Amino acid sequence: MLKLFYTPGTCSLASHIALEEAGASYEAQRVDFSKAEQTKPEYLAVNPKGRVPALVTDRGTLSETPAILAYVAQSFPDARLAPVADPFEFARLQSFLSYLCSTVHVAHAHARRAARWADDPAAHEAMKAKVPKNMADCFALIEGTMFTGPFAMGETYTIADPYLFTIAGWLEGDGVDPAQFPKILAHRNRMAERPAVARVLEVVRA
Ligand SMILES: N[C@@H](CCC(=O)N[C@@H](CS)C(=O)NCC(=O)O)C(=O)O
Repeated sequence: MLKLFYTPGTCSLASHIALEEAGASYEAQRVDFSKAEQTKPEYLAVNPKGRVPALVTDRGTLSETPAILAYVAQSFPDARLAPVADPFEFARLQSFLSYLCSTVHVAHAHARRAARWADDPAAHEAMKAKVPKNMADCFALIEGTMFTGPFAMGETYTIADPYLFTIAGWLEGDGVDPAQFPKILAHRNRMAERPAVARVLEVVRA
């Protein structure tokens, strides 16, 4: 059975929701950051990066959200979570996932884990100060050009939706008023109404 390692409040929420939307049979195992479990040998044996999410499959462990999302979509084709048969549309979806992972998530991450991003406290403070503007810039681009709605990729629900929902959930904590982005805010509210999302949130908030 698939096993997802997750931590509440993190990007692992996207993979968790995708598994639930896919109707996958999986086990969810919490990694407690407050006990630094992600740095313990037991977890590093699962994911040497010391990060969540990690998805254990019968062929090995996957990390990196876009890869896990694509794996879920391709493993459960009946759930229709990605246009896997259309090279252009699938590439367009991967482009959206890559932007969220490589740019938006990284803009958010600069607010955290000082030692990883900057050598001294002053440099880290300077990075943190830029987080609201960097996040707002990313979401302005998504709202203005990338997001056509009602779903992230247009008319059809895909694996980009739980990922966008997850990252848009960080806006307030990153000092950004989501009301600036009405399309993203409406998407976030719609996603929160999905039964799969409610089931996952009940687990991660327990
Ligand atoms: N590019 C990775 C990022 C993974 C990542 O940064 N995960 C964070 C939570 S959102 C984490 O595990 N942080 C723990 C740490 O940095 O110690 C992905 O998309 O999965």
